[in-house]
Amino acid sequence: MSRFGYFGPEGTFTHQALLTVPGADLAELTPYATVAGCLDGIRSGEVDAGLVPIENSVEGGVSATLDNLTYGEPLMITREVLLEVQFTLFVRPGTALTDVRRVLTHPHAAAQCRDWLAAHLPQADITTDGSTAAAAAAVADPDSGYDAAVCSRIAGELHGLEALADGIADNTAAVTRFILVTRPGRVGPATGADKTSLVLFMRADHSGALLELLEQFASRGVNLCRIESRPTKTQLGSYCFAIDAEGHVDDARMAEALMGLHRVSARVIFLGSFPRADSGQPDILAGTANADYAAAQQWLDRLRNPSS
Ligand SMILES: O=C(O)C(=O)Cc1ccccc1
Repeated sequence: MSRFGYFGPEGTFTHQALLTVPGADLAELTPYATVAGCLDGIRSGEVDAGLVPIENSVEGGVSATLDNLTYGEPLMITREVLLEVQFTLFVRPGTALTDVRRVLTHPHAAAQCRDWLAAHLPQADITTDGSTAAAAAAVADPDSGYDAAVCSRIAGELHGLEALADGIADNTAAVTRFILVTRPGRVGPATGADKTSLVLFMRADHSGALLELLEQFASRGVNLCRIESRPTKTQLGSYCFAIDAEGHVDDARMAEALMGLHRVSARVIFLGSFPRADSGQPDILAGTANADYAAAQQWLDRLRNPSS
């Protein structure tokens, strides 16, 4: 039986996303109170894989996840999961909206409900900590000092809370992307609709340095689906680039781009190639298919050795 960890406790959006992963229903599920705890649980072998949030269509990247994958001991992404998140304001039964003074939730939930909270609870103090489900658990305890939680319906109901307002996100179409992470190992097979995640460090800061990295993808017809700069934590103004590119390390154009990046970067962190959750097929430009690279290699081999 597999052992899956997740950013918990029970009832988080991450937990709900994990339940959509094939095999999760038969696996032993272990909640971790923090993203770092979950990733360390994978590293130590406490669990075989773990699901953590990585980005949201409204709020952007989850720095705790990105930075841990970049600066922590190596891990590999094997799958991504998309979940449309809906937020509800939950209180202890009997609490009215006018009684709500202190709200607790996850930072991304607070950010996604910022306008609603400002309009409907202008007097309330919003605290962000832990997860949305941990916030619901805290609110269920009358001694916690919190009157309301912004969380999922599942989390609120799990803790016997009462919903005061549903669908309170400022953008109701928000989607969160989660990643399933394992210890590094053999990359899964290419499916034809894959993504490769990388973190790139520039060799030196000079004009065109970022262009030099991006050119490695562009010249091989590799489309990017995400690029995010994160501080390298060495000095102000120094950044690395977290990139998701369309394709698999077994695709010739991706392999060539990776070799190019290896030549021109200070460091390339390969975080894995995995199937795209949206199954989006890449647009393969003329001359960049596996067969085109194989034909070019054969041609070169014959130039070098006509009898080959
Ligand atoms: O706190 C949770 O429930 C999580 O899983 C993290 C999160 C928070 C807000 C939106 C999506 C994921």
